[in-house]
Amino acid sequence: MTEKLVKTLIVVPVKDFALAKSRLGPHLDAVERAKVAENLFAQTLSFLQEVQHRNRIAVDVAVVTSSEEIAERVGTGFAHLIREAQVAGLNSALATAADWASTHNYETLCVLPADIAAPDFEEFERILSLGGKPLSLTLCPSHDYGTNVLVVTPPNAITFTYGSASFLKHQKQAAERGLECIIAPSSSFSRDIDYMEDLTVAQPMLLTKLSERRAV
Ligand SMILES: Nc1nc2c(ncn2[C@@H]2O[C@H](COP(=O)(O)OP(=O)(O)OP(=O)(O)O)[C@@H](O)[C@H]2O)c(=O)[nH]1
Ligand SMILES: C[C@H](OP(=O)(O)O)C(=O)O
Repeated sequence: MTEKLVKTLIVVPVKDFALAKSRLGPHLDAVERAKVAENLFAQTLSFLQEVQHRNRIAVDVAVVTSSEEIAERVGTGFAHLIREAQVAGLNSALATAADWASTHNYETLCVLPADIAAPDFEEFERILSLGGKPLSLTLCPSHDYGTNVLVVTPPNAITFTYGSASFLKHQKQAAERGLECIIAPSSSFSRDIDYMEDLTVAQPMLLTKLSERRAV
């Protein structure tokens, strides 16, 4: 059997659940915030496993984290584990992932945060298929000018600048570095879970689960 050539690595950055989702702080306690982060991570991994099973685009999956708990979970699953070189935030973790991808001969890196509210298969495959051209950056913006999907070829062609209005910063960088920049808006990838409103609008079931826990 000939092996399918895999040239794209999808990396999911994940922070320690106990430290995540601080912007939900005014409404949820620490245990609830960790539960939200854990549920979203599980949803993201199931989504990517299904992307692999659908087999329309050959991809490998990796998780970059500094958390031992998350590392243990990944260790028993289908994704590669990339350890953060140092605990220095999301951009540093992704720089480590890009180095790992280059070292392991991936031509393209796709960054998918673990907090997308409602990822859709067709939309994701469309975004991936737009990416992957030599020297290119494909960006799917969030509704508030964040970057919810990023596809870069080669993996180390940019310096990640996640944070406030990162979609605009990534776009600017593509222009400065002479990369072809493809903008791929997608309604299903436009919302990540940052604030309570995002949970209310996009993950009402999760909110119900949390209030059931409160009622016990
Ligand atoms: N590996 C790694 N992942 C991170 C780090 N910071 C954030 N992430 C992940 O990046 C994605 C987007 O996270 P953010 O929305 O910036 O942060 P968050 O912790 O989920 O939420 P806030 O605390 O409200 O900012 C999520 O999958 C996070 O788990 C980091 O320092 N290292
Ligand atoms: C990481 C950041 O996302 P936020 O969670 O702040 O929308 C971004 O998209 O650059």
